[in-house]
Amino acid sequence: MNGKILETENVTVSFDGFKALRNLNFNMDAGELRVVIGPNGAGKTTFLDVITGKVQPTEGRVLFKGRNTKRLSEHQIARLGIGRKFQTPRIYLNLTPWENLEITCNRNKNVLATLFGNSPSEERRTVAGLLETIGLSAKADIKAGLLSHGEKQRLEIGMLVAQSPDLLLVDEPVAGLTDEETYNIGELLLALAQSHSILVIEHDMEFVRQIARKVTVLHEGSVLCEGTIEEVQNDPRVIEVYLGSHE
Ligand SMILES: Nc1ncnc2c1ncn2[C@@H]1O[C@H](COP(=O)(O)OP(=O)(O)OP(=O)(O)O)[C@@H](O)[C@H]1O
Repeated sequence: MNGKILETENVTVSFDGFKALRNLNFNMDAGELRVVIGPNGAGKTTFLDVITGKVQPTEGRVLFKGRNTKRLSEHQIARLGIGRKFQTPRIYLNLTPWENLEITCNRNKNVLATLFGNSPSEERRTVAGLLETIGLSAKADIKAGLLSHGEKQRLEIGMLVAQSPDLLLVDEPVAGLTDEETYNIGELLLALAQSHSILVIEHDMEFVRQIARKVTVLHEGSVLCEGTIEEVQNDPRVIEVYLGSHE
């Protein structure tokens, strides 16, 4: 591995001739927190789908940790270390946050146990630590269905982290959240970025300003430009295709 956790080389995805991604060249370093923005239909969701193997590139290739993921199933790619957070939380509403996290830790038990010799008390410490990270220690034992939308998002991010992925893909985590909840998610992602590689797709520019170091702008299935949030916001091409219509 050349220090790149993710690379796409000339990736094109055609749906019946329509190119949702066009010769997309993208890469990010291990340990990076990257934000991808772009107007509606730019190809952001397709980009995540092609990384996770849900969609196959029509042309080009995707490398995860230097390995070509072609011919691998979605499940196999997930097991290589890619975790995806969808827009709507996928948590067990009848279970408590504690139980939700415990189940996720258990699912990974074989891997973790081999590595760390996970004992029940260590597992409790892991769950307690995760609850603290996502700011839900005080709500550990109420049904997850009673959590606010923002708290559910945080719980799902915690469940993702419990799977110990090398790369976290996070799709529009603050859609529909209040300003305070949005800020909390931002702080959580910044904290997680200290020990994870994270790729965030986002529309909310206030949120992007809070978390972004390097931003990639997608437009019509290709990278339009990359840079700091200031560079991107001042780029006339970006103003024309994206920011002009949103701010
Ligand atoms: N399965 C499919 N079949 C045909 N066209 C598709 C399919 N999936 C996506 N597209 C088209 O590809 C383009 C890119 O879609 P995509 O969902 O990746 O964009 P996006 O940037 O995520 O948009 P949004 O911000 O609106 O979610 C769109 O024009 C969409 O209609």
